[in-house]
Amino acid sequence: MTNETNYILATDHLAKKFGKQEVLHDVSLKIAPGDIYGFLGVNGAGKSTTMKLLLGLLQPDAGNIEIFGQALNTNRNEILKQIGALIEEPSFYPNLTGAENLNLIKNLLELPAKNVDKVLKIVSLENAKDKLVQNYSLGMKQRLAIAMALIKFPKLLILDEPTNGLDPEGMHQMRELIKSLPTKYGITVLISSHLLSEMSQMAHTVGIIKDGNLIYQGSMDSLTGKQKYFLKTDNKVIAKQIVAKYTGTDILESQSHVLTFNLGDPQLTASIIKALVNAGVSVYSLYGKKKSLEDVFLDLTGSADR
Ligand SMILES: Nc1ncnc2c1ncn2[C@@H]1O[C@H](COP(=O)(O)OP(=O)(O)OP(=O)(O)O)[C@@H](O)[C@H]1O
Repeated sequence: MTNETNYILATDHLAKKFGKQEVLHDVSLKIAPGDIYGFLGVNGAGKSTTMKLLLGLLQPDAGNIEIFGQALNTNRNEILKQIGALIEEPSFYPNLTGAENLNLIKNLLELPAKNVDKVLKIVSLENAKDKLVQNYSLGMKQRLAIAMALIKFPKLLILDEPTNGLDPEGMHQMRELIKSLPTKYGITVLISSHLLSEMSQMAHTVGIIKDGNLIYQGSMDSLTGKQKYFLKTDNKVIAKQIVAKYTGTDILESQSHVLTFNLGDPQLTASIIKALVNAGVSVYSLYGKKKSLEDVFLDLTGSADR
């Protein structure tokens, strides 16, 4: 595999079976340095399995993995030294404080003492560092888990559903923390989630996995770029013909008197209204709404999976 564009992580047609069950069929991720890459899919789509392959915790049946420009199967130890990860439930010593838990890892990895205070600050736990972890809220525990993954200041951070189970405030704090990592510390982030709206507030690039296949990979902006429009008229048949002229086949549905369609260029709405009026059609309303990721997922997969 050649890594022509200097991706920090690139996989090439990864496949993985568990017994007879083919869990991953064809997953080629491309992650650029400094990105927040959102890995989206419903429960069971294959996100955790992919992440375990990236960390060498599982072996692929087919395909290659290249991280930091090196093949994972031949440079595993060297690569893993520069990756921080939170994949399964984090494990802490509940009867120790946050700082004590971090100190244990710092000693194990032979890191400088100052790293503990630095990561406590990044995850906003400086004021709770001397509290026993058993008294931490779920959000604080998740942030401590991120601090553990960050303590070696890795080049790449891999997080499997870190917002799972958090309340809105906890989610907000986690989101702000993750958003700060590439810009402030030069850390690239790969984060998985089944929450599409959550991801749209954080990720610059998105990979969407469904039944073990990557069905979309690209910028978040181009994924949500087209607006969804709703047009209400007194003549749906003519309206549909006119709208089709401007949208091609991008008419999503037509229910009672309302047509729903995608339009890339908002300026075209003026032309559509003019054409409708010229054809004697009464326009009751035409308005656009930026597509949510849920809409996008529906467009891509034809199902309302989230
Ligand atoms: N060790 C294993 N042995 C057998 N089957 C497994 C194993 N790990 C995962 N699977 C199966 O592989 C499929 C994909 O699981 P995976 O955990 O990768 O999905 P996911 O997208 O991360 O979903 P979730 O968010 O629920 O973890 C599921 O059908 C799961 O039951």
